[in-house]
Amino acid sequence: MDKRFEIEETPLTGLLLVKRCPMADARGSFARLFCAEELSALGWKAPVAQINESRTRLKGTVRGLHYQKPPFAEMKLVSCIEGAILDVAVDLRPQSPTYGQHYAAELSAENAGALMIPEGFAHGFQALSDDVRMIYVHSALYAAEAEAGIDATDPTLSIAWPLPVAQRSPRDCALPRFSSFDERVSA
Ligand SMILES: Cc1cn([C@H]2C[C@H](O)[C@@H](COP(=O)(O)OP(=O)(O)O[C@H]3O[C@H](C)C(=O)[C@H](O)[C@H]3O)O2)c(=O)[nH]c1=O
Repeated sequence: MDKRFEIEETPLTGLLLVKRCPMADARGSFARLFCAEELSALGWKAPVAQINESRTRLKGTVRGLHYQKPPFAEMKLVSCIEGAILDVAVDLRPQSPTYGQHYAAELSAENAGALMIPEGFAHGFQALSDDVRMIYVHSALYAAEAEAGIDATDPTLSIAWPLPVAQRSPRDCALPRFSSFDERVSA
């Protein structure tokens, strides 16, 4: 099988940096956004439940940090297909030796980067350019009643957002701090 992705492990077990390997020709290029065969070998264990797109107009905007509580905890493959972001995943797995730690990576259309995020992580990003487009592959359906999150600007998390935070949703501004995170709600 021709590999369609370059995989890089991160310091947070199970969290993988996945770079698309576009196949170029005179017309342009073709890249796979998801591959059940290649990614199940790396830990993607569920059928694809939902694929979402988000567009972010303004550089500096922060979305997240979000996760879904069990039984709707989900894996996500988060890809940037337009513009550039700093993507962040926070380990909320109570038994994890890296509990409370985060990993950040610049993802962009240019570097064809994505993060494969296991269950038990909160996810968010900051737009580093205007007009960012993200594609999310989810292993669980959206469940509003299971939606939860942590304040992306919580100093306890020490996330070094590269730009001044230009815009957040009212919901994200009201998210609780990590100190009030209830371990019983993560996978
Ligand atoms: C996630 C989701 C949301 N929605 C509705 C709920 C809201 O009415 C609207 C926008 O949702 P939200 O403000 O949660 O969108 P983001 O702030 O971009 O959140 C997303 O981006 C962060 C960084 C993530 O990691 C999550 O995948 C996801 O929560 O779409 C749906 O209808 N289906 C869905 O699957």
